[in-house]
Amino acid sequence: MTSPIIAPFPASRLRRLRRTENLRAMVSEVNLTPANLIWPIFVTEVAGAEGEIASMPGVDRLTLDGARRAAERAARLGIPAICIFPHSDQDLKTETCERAWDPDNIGNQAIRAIKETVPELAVMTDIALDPYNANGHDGIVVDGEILNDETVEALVRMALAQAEAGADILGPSDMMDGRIGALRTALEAHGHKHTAILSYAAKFASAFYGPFRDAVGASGRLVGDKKTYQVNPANRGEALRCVARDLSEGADMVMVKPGMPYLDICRAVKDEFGAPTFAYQVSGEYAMLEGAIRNGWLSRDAMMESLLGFRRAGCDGVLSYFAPMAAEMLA
Ligand SMILES: NCc1[nH]cc(CCC(=O)O)c1CC(=O)O
Repeated sequence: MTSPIIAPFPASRLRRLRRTENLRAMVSEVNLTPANLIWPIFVTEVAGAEGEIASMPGVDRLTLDGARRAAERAARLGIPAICIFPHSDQDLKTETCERAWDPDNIGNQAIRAIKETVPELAVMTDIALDPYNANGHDGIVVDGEILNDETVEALVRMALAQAEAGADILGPSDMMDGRIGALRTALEAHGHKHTAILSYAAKFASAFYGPFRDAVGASGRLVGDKKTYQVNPANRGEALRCVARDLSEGADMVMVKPGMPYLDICRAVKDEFGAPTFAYQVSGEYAMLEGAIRNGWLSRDAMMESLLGFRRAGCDGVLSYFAPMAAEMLA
C-alpha cells in the first residue's frame, strides 16, 4: 500500500477530520453492523437448569421455548445467525458419547425448533463431543489419551445428525486432525452439499473458556486440560497452518478463538487467506467486560469498542454473547 502523503504541519492537521460526528463518520475505515454478529446461546434439557449462568451475568441457559424467543429477537435485530450450545443431562453423558449423534438430543431439538420458528435465520452448531462426554473432553478418551481418528468418526455422525436437523452452518470446535475433510466428504455423500462449515481453525488452548464450561456443565467433568489438541497460545505459525489445512480440506469459513488476545492472528488470517474470517469473543472475555461494566468500572462503550476492534483486525464477523445487546445499541 502506498502511504498517503502527509504535508508538514500546519498544512496537515489530522484533527480537521475529527472535528464533528459527520466528518468522523465520513472517514471511518470500518464499521460494525448487526450483520457482523453471530449470537451464541445455551439451550438446556434439564428442568430447573434454565436461568442465569453465575460466571456469565446477563447470559441465561434457555429452554427450547427460550431458544425460539431468542431466534425471534435475533431476526428482529438483524442478527443473521445464532449458534447453539447444548446443556445436556449429566446422567446421560457416557464415555462413548453416543448422544452426540442422537437426532433427538437437545442440540438437534433446538435446531429444529429455531428453523420452525424463524426459517430464514442461519443456525450454526458446535461439533465436539464435550456436551455429551462423561470425560468433559472434545474427543473420545481411552486410558487418558484423546483418540483422534475414532473421534473424527463420531464427529462425522454428529455432523450428519445436525445437518439432517436443518443446521445451515456446522462449527467443528474439536481440533482433531482430519475432521474437516472427513465432514465435507460425508456431507457431500449424504446429500448435504449446501451445508456450510465454519471451522474453529485457529482454536487456542485458552484459560478464557472457563465460564463456558460452567454454562454447558463440563467443568466438573473435565480431567486435565485440552493442550494435546488445542493450539499453544504462543504459536502464530501453527495457527496459520491450521487455517491453511482446514481451508484446503473444504472449510467455507474460518474462525480464530479466543478473540481479543488473538487479534494479531485475525489480521494474519485475513491477509494471508482472504477467506471469510470470524473471531469468537469467548465466555471469559464476556465475563471480564461484563463484570467490569456491572461494577461501574467500564462503560458499555468499551464493549462496542471491543467488537469494532475485530472488524479493524480484518474479521467479517464476531461470535459474541453481547450480540443482542450490541445490535440493540446499533439500532
Ligand atoms: N467444544 C468446546 C467449545 N466450543 C466453544 C467453546 C468455548 C466458548 C466460550 O468460552 O465462550 C468450547 C470450550 C472448550 O474448548 O473447552
